[in-house]
Amino acid sequence: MPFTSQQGPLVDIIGTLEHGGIGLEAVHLGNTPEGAGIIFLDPEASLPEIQEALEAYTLYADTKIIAVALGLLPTTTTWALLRGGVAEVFCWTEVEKPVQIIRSRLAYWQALEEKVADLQLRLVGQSRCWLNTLRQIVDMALSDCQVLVMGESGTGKELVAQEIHCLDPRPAKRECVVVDCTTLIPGLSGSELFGHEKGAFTNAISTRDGALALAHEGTLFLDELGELPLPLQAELLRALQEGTYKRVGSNTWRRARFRLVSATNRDLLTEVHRGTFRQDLYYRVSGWTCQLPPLRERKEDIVVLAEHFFRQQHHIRQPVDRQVYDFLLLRDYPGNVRELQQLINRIASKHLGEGPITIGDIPRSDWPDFAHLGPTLEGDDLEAGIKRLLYQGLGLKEIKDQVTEIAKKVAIRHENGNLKLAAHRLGCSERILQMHRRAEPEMVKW
Ligand SMILES: Nc1ncnc2c1ncn2[C@@H]1O[C@H](COP(=O)(O)OP(=O)(O)OP(=O)(O)O)[C@@H](O)[C@H]1O
Repeated sequence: MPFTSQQGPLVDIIGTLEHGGIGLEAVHLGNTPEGAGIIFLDPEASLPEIQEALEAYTLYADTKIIAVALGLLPTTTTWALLRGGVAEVFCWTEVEKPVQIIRSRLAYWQALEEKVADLQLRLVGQSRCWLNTLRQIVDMALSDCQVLVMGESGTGKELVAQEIHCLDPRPAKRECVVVDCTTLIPGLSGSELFGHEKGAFTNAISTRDGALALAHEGTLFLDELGELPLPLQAELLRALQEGTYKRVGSNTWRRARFRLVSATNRDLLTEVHRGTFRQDLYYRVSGWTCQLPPLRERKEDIVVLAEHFFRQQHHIRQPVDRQVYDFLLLRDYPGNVRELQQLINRIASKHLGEGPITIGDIPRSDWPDFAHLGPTLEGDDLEAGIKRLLYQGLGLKEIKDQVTEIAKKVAIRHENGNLKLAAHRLGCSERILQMHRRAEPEMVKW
């Protein structure tokens, strides 16, 4: 386990840790350490000093870090550490068994990472933001909290709900019952949720169990919870609070015990303020909330998701041309992973026979909008800018250099600083952009 020392000799503490079976290895910033990290903090160190050390470390390592203070830390510093990515902060002299604390955290994190690695086989993605989401999903699943999964359409909410159910450690847990709230009709007074007695309404030709009964000792997954009609929200709240419900047309109270997982692509708090979603129900269902990132915030995952879909769903193992990946990376996905999945389906069905997948396999309806390329390049802004450069006495080479630098800057900014994606977009090597980063020239103002 690597550590970074914030202050002089820590021989006693290091000796105690090693004696307690925790192997330590010094980290030189710039290396990529493995395992969890410990940062020893001198409480006298200034906050900027601590933050600088932390930033340098978290830049290289995607690992859990425990900050061990050698004296009491101000609360502001503790918060700053947590915001900076530290997973645990405590003061060595203030806790009874520091070695046990560290050992138990390490054991938990190791088990967590194993579960995350398994989850990644189905909830595909490798970006840092996705890995953090997976860690949160495992934490939530192992707790007994009600979970609210939020995210735009197609980000994987239903898939996540199913995985939470699979990871749930309840002994003898039963199945996961899915209810799509968009299909619930208030006129039937929640028969879908609560069941009904024979003759309770027209077409109720026999007694039927509802989703709550079917989910007993299992998981009830309410998809699109934001669409639940207000009258049914009141009835659901009652059932959640009391753990009892009545079938439609019955006077008998029945018990149902289940874990509730809900999903929505709406901002439920805004709906609460609008009066379209009950505040008490919101707090009841959101024991733990999990916000799934849209695909545009995890573009690094596009290639790995595409490979997954080619392989898993189409059994295509042929190589995929770089140009196809360029095309996939430059496109927008308002429908998120679902949209990418459907695009891969179209490409896979057009791909015939042997050989790599090429841009020729991309259906014409998915081609970029070439019609708009011309006017953009001849646009007024560009012309006006070049005129100004000419007026400043610049020649063709200088103008070309200036435009090139602006293109690099715009592409890097557009890709939120991700040089790899910016390089894809520009069709140049990442190295060229790294050089740009190092020696960002003074730009002529447009
Ligand atoms: N990380 C992922 N790895 C593999 N497949 C994924 C991933 N995320 C989503 N998918 C796939 O994308 C499709 C859409 O996922 P899902 O139905 O779970 O999204 P959703 O957020 O519930 O969408 P909606 O809000 O429209 O119901 C599914 O086919 C799912 O298998």
